[in-house]
This record gives sequence, structure tokens and C-alpha cells, in this order.
Amino acid sequence: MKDTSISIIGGGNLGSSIASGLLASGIFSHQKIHITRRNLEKLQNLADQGAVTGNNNVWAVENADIVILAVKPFKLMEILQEISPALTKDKIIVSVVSGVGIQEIEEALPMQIPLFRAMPNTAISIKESMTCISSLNATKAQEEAVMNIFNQLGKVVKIGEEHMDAATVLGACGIAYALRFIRAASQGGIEIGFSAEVSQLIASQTVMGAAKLLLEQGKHPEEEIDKVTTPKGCTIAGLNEMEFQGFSSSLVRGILASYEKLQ
Ligand SMILES: NC(=O)C1=CN([C@@H]2O[C@H](COP(=O)(O)OP(=O)(O)OC[C@H]3O[C@@H](n4cnc5c(N)ncnc54)[C@H](OP(=O)(O)O)[C@@H]3O)[C@@H](O)[C@H]2O)C=CC1
Ligand SMILES: O=C(O)[C@@H]1CCC=N1
Repeated sequence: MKDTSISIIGGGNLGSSIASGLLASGIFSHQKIHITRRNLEKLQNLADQGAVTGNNNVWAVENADIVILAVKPFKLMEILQEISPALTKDKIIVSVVSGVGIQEIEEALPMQIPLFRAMPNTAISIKESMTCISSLNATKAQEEAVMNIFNQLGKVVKIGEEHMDAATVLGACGIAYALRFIRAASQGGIEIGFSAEVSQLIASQTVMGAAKLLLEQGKHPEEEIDKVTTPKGCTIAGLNEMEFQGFSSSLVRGILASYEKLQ
């Protein structure tokens, strides 16, 4: 895709993470990656790596084959109105905005354009995102092209639009839940004698190993847990106390609370 141009409108937390992932991936030439926001100073790091930064959204869309919309939900309609004159039928739009449905976006567009919603997470900056994608008005080839981009930035799954809020919670918010687990585990590690640094290393690498056991071997978590829980041992004692304190149910309820916020 070296001749293809991609523009990210809204270089904030997620937009900049996407740009970093794209720069690291080599999918596009660096000078074909455009990113906009009003406070340009905050894009200096991406400019230093060869991306084209700016604050002219219309220019960015005119010069793009693929446009990623990464502004806050309340800004999206304003941005769609602004960039509408620069849109043509051959451009692909990908919205990573949470809570705004694909149909609502289509209604705000001046013509029928291949439209995608993608829900990545901030690990896209290191090509370890989980990205869920839905589409409207896209050909098979356009779907494959978009899936292929996100596939190189982590893992990707195509979902129905009706599951996009669930994807937002489990995948995008999920990064924060997992990080909070790591922080809590690290704090426990400090209580039992490790320095903060060593504790965080042990907790982070352990979570990565646990995730890889499932991802690489397709196992169920309980199958792997059974291998760790020695009868009368310390793991089952800790797990049962955590469950007594509501560990699993607090996670499930937290996921529901996030989901309800999007309804
Ligand atoms: N953060 C995350 O983990 C995830 C976020 N999302 C979704 O992604 C979207 C962005 O979220 P997030 O990155 O966290 O939010 P941020 O506020 O960090 O980023 C939005 C950016 O848009 C820029 N912006 C505002 N107005 C304009 C404009 N007129 N033209 C160009 N850029 C503009 C802002 O920069 P400036 O003020 O300098 O213009 C800001 O940095 C949201 O819709 C969110 O729901 C989805 C999945 C995960
Ligand atoms: O919390 C939020 O609203 C956004 C959506 C997904 C991740 N962050």
C-alpha cells in the first residue's frame, strides 16, 4: 500500500496511537501518513518520525485514500460537515469514534461512501491492538483492505454493527481494566516485599504470559488455572479469597456499567 495515503483526523490519545502503529508497521510510506489536530505541538513526535502533521482537515481528506476519524463523539458531526466538500466516492472512511452508529455517520455524509467503524485500543501504538470492525457500503476488496491494515496492527475481528458498543467496552475500555489489574497486583507485590519496579515487571510479564497461553494454544482459562492450583496450595487459597471478595463479579459488573454508559 506504499502509494496509498491515510489521514487521521484528530491526533489525540487514540489517533496518535494509530499513527505510531502505522509508522512502526511500514504498511504506508511515512510521508503518506497524515495526522491533524489544532494543537500541532503535540504532534511533533510523529512529525519527527516522518508523518505529515497539520491542522487543515479538508486538505488532509483531499489528499487521502483512507480517512480515519478519531475525534471525540461530540465533535464528529462538526468534523463530518467540515470535510464533506473534500469527500469523493472512492475514499474509504473509518470511524473509531465510540457511541456513534455507522448509520448515523452515513446520514451525515453527502454521498454513499464505503464506511467502516473500527474499535481498536491504545495498544495499536505497539501493533498489539484488538480491533473490531463493522462496515457499510463496502465491497469485499475494500473490506479486505481495511481488515488487512488493522491485522498488521494487532488482531482483528469482523463484527455486526449491533456489537460495536460491546466491542468498545471489552476491547477498548478493556485495556484500562487490564492495566488496573496489573497495578493492583503490583501493589500486592510491594506488600509482600518487592520494589515497585520489580513488582510491576513480574505482574506485567505474568499477565502477558497468561494471555499468550490462551491466544497461542486456544485453551480455556480454567484449564490453565487447574495446572496452577495445587490441592491445599497457595494459589487456590488466594483465588478463593479473591472470589469471596467479588473479583469476577466486580469485573462483570464493571463491564456492564461501561456498556450501560454507551446506551
Ligand atoms: N482513547 C481510547 O483508548 C479510545 C478512544 N476511542 C474513541 O476515539 C475518539 C478519540 O478519543 P481520544 O483519542 O481518547 O480523545 P482525545 O481527546 O485524546 O483526541 C481527540 C483529538 O481530536 C482533536 N481535535 C479536536 N477538534 C479537532 C478538529 N477540529 N480538527 C482536528 N482535530 C481535532 C483534539 O486535539 P486538539 O484539541 O489539539 O485539536 C484531540 O487531541 C473518541 O471518539 C473515543 O471514543 C475509541 C477506542 C479507544
Ligand atoms: O472511555 C471512553 O469513552 C473511550 C471509549 C473507549 C475507550 N475510551
